[in-house]
Order: sequence, then structure tokens, then C-alpha cells
Amino acid sequence: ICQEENTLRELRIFLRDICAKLARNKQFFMFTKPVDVEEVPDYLDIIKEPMDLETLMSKIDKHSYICARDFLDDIDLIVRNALEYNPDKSAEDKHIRHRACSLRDKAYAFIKAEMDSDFEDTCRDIREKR
Ligand SMILES: CC(=O)c1nc(NC(=O)[C@H]2CNCCN2)sc1-c1cc(O)cc(O)c1
Repeated sequence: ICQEENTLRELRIFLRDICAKLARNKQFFMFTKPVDVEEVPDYLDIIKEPMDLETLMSKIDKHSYICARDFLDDIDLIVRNALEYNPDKSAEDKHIRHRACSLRDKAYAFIKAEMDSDFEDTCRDIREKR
């Protein structure tokens, strides 16, 4: 169990670093905080499960993720929400969809580049046992 806690601590450190790098990227500014209903009044009528990078970071601290897959599922939620809320052919919607796809690709690339697969396998085993 102690070894498991060490593994999960290492995972949290790793995920915080990735989350911080994504949040620092100016391109992803609109994904960094919960959508402000003042700015975007109809957002919660369309998007039932909002997600953003600040919420992701607080979920790391609450030990919500025990493998990279769970973290990437919330990244995918940010992306899915942006694609659903911005479906139009307009330049603005296309731009936001492009940024969302770029966020997903960068997140997956960071995980792949910095996480060796047997570390993720170890995390998956811990998840299976819980
Ligand atoms: C994150 C997101 O999905 C988002 N989408 C928007 N789309 C639009 O405004 C499109 C929708 N189609 C019609 C033309 N306007 S604004 C917006 C947003 C931007 C911010 O600076 C902060 C924030 O919290 C949310």
C-alpha cells in the first residue's frame, strides 16, 4: 500500500506539471477557468458537465485521478464541451474548435512523452484493485 501511495504521489506531481504547462499556454486561455455565465449566459443550457483546467488541477489535489487515463478523460470533456458549444461554420467557432483540438493533442503528447507505459500500467493495476 505504501508503494501504491508513492506511485500515486508521483502521478499527481506529473499531472500537476502537465496541467500547469497547458494552463500557461496563451492559446488555451479560454479553457483555464470555469465558463463565466455572465459572459456566456446560455452556456449551461447547452453544456451539462462543464470542465476547465483550474477544476482539473483541484481534482488532482483531491486525489481524483489514479491513472493518466482518468485525467485525459477530463481533458476530453473540456474538448467535447467546446466542440458542442461551438458547432457553427463561423470563423469564431472554427477558431475555438481548433484551439480545443490543439489542447487535446498537446495533453496527449505530454503524457506520451513523459510517462513510460509501465508506470501507467502500474496505475491501472492500482485502479483495478480499488
Ligand atoms: C470556452 C468556450 O467554449 C467558449 N465558447 C465560446 N463561443 C462563442 O462565443 C461563440 C458560440 N457560437 C456563436 C458565436 N460565439 S465563448 C467561450 C468562452 C470564452 C472565454 O473567453 C471564456 C469562457 O469561459 C468561455
